[in-house]
Order: sequence, then C-alpha cells, then structure tokens
Amino acid sequence: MTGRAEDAAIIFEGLGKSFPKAGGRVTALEGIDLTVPAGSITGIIGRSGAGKSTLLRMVNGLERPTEGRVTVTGQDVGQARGPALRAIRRNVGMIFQHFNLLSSRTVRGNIALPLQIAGTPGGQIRARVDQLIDQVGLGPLADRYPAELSGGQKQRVGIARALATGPQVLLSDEATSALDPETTQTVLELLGRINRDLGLTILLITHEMAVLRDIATHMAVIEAGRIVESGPTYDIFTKPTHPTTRSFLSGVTGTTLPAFVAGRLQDGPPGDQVIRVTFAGTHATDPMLARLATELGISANILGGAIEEIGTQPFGNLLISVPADQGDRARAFLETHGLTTEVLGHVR
Ligand SMILES: Nc1ncnc2c1ncn2[C@@H]1O[C@H](COP(=O)(O)OP(=O)(O)OP(=O)(O)O)[C@@H](O)[C@H]1O
Repeated sequence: MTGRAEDAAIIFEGLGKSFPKAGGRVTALEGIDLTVPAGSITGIIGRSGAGKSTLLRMVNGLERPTEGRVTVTGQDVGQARGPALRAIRRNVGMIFQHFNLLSSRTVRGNIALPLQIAGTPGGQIRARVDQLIDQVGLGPLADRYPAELSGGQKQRVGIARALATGPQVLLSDEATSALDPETTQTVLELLGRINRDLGLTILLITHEMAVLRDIATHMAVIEAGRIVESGPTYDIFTKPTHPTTRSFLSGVTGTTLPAFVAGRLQDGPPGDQVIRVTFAGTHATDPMLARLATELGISANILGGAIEEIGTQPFGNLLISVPADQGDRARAFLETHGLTTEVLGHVR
C-alpha cells in the first residue's frame, strides 16, 4: 500500500521492534513499511505471535519503535512525550477483544471516562455521552452495568468510549473475536457505518479472513514480524501472491477442497488436474465452464465453489478438475478470458 503522505492516516516506515529477553532480544517486528489510507478500513491479518498487537500498540504509543517510525496524521508517535502524546491518544481511539470496561461504572460512566480524563466540563460530557449512546444504538441501556449486557452490547459501549474524544483513527484489537457470528456481523456493520459517517480511519487486527472480506477496504498479511503482502482487499482476495495469504484464504467460503479430494491430492500427473479458478469483477458471472466445454471440448468437474462480494464487487472461487493432459489448454483459455487459475495438484 503506497500513497501520498497527505492521503495517509498512518505511515509505518522501516519500523522495527524488539524486546529484551534473557540472554538477548526477541524481534517482534522488522522492516515494516505500510501506509494506511485516510478513511480506509485497513485490516492486518496474521497468526498468533506474528506481531499484530505490537504493531497496533505502536500507533497510540503504548509501545515505542526500536527502529524506524510511525506517524499518525503527520505526528511522529515514537518521539511524542507528555502533552503531545496525550493529544495523539485523544486522536486515536481503541477497542478490545475483551471490551476492557469498568465493571463499577454504568454504560454512561464508561463512555464518559475519556472525557473526564481529558478535563471536559461536566455539562458538555453529558450531552456528548447522550450523542454517543445514540450513535451506537444503546439508548435504553444507558444506566445498566457491564455485567447486565451481552457481548455485542459491551462492544458497543467500547466503541462509544473510543469515539468520545472525537478521534480520526480507531484501532480495533480483535474486537469481534469473542463474539458469536451474528453479533460479529452487527458490530462490523456498526464499524462500517462509523467509518462512512464520520470519515474515521479504522486499523484492525484479526486472525479471520472473513472479517477482512466483510469490512476491510485494504489489508496486509503479517508473518513472523514482517509484512508479506499488502494492498486493496479485493486485489489480495482475487490474486494472492504469498503462500501465507493463500493459506488464510483457504479458510473462507468456496476455497476449501472437499476432504475426499484433498486426501488424494498429489504433485504430478496422471489422472485429473485440480485447478482453482478465481473470477473477479465483471467476469464473475460469465458462463466460462460452459464455453470451455463447447469451444474446447473440455468438460470440467466442479468440486466446490462460491460467489461472494467484497465491498460491492462480485468475486467467485471455483474448484474444478479436468483431464491432466487438457489442463494447460483449459487454464490458458480461462486466463485469456480474464480469469485467474492456480494448479492445486493432481488426483487419480
Ligand atoms: N512486552 C513483551 N516482551 C517480550 N516479548 C514480547 C512482548 N510483547 C510481544 N512480545 C513478543 O513479540 C512477538 C509478537 O507478539 P504479538 O503479541 O504482537 O503477536 P500477535 O500477532 O498479536 O499474537 P496474538 O494474536 O497471539 O495476540 C511474540 O513473539 C511475543 O512473544
């Protein structure tokens, strides 16, 4: 992801972070170059221990880089101290997997907290809290305590609290990981609405590709402290280049080989070649397999697949097998017509 500095909400440049450990140091992040476009929802995906939380914590100064720098709306976070750091923190809200609400305070009290810390006059706090409660749809629950709320309601409180000081950037640390799928959707929809209505930039970390598919305009894949692939979500879903990205993608709909095929997959011929065909944009709804049969006389077996949407653009994944000696012709034909193909292996 590149872009002009003035269009960027967050810029990581040559960022590195290591921690002391017995007998040396452990490197958590290395050579991170990433631009988060202003107004985007940018997602970082990676496995446990890849460095996601450390990366996020650099953005609000909870961690400082050991190399390189991170700037938020032009401010160098690593160099900021005292009032400058507090100003950055008011401009960068954060929400958490386990909500981090104060159990002794009501919904209203939790949301008011950052305003009280910022020294906002009491009268203004009340009006602002009412506005935030309305914004996240918590109206009737304003005087409840966290223990009386569902997970989704608690996360709405977390979101309202994060928005209290009017930040330009919202950080989300696995905000939906503790929620069931239905509640996850409602929270993602709320984040999408806030992004659109307030023009807020959201940087989120997740280990779930489906979250990125549903909400992120841009994404980056992080592995062992390095970014291995980044760009618009649609491009990465339709043309992944790194094996780690492919492996994450195999977990979302339509890209998983049925077990009876996966168990028999081998590297070389003979038999049938198993191909993943990715349809993007206007090609997503073309009858290409029918044309493969009528124009080339090659009949494909369909093993799995789905057509979905990323943003408003259609995108399909189809797993097919064709006779191994016809594989190259079939793939060339599909590629000529704007589809992307990948050989997954061969089966007898
Ligand atoms: N304060 C710390 N002291 C020492 N090592 C740390 C510290 N914080 C993180 N690390 C190490 O840095 C690496 C990256 O950790 P981080 O928590 O950022 O990964 P993550 O991708 O967020 O993982 P998870 O999804 O499990 O939270 C790990 O090897 C971790 O042990």
